[in-house]
Amino acid sequence: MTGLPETITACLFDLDGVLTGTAVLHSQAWKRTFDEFLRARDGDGFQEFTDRDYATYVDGRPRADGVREFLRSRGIELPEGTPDDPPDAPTVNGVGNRKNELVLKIIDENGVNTYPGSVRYLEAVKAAGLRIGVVTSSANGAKVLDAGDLTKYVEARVDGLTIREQHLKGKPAPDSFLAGAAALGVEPAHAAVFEDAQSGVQAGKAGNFGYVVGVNRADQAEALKAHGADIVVDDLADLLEDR
Ligand SMILES: O=P(O)(O)OC[C@H]1O[C@@H](O)[C@H](O)[C@@H](O)[C@@H]1O
Repeated sequence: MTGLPETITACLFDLDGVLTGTAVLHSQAWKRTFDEFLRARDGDGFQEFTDRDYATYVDGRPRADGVREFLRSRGIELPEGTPDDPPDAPTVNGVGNRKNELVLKIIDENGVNTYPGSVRYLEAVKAAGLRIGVVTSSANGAKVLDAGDLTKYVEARVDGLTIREQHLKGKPAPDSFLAGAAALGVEPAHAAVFEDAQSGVQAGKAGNFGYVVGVNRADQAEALKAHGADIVVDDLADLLEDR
């Protein structure tokens, strides 16, 4: 019915790019932020932030981790700062908060769209009596769930704020998914992870979850498999028998 092994009793969904179309919005806001940062630093001949940079260093990771990992890949180190740094602070957190201003503006102006196949899948999972959790690195998780009218499905949420407060390691470490399974009271072996990011499927694999579903939104099916997905689908509805 849900296309999952019979041993699975809970589903842990990533949010941006799995349930909602907000992954695109994040990647565009990161590109604008990093390109402006690099132009200010290196002048007009700067080396642009690419889709590959996003997939490798930023996608799926908590905000500050994404900034740190990408800048490190370019040999740049900034002071860490703190999460409440202003957006113009020359720190890892400042750069991240600059990007967050853009994201919040776009969400406020345009709202959040959900994938119809994902909503159908949530309904099917609920009807099948499986537990539902959302595990996202985004500190905007609650806002995005509300804007997409998805909060009603979610029994447990681990988001970027939880990760910060509980000092969890971000994806690709398995900690946030393990916290999601614990919040639902299920063993990782009985939970399925749904992820569109390479770092996310890697986290599912590292946590020995019962099933890791890669969701291919950015033409990276092979990379999702290589990072630990048991199966890769283009849309969650592909898992339903009556699609
Ligand atoms: O900056 P936020 O909203 O806390 O989100 C952190 C990360 O959350 C993830 O869900 C996205 O895949 C990343 O692109 C994003 O950077």
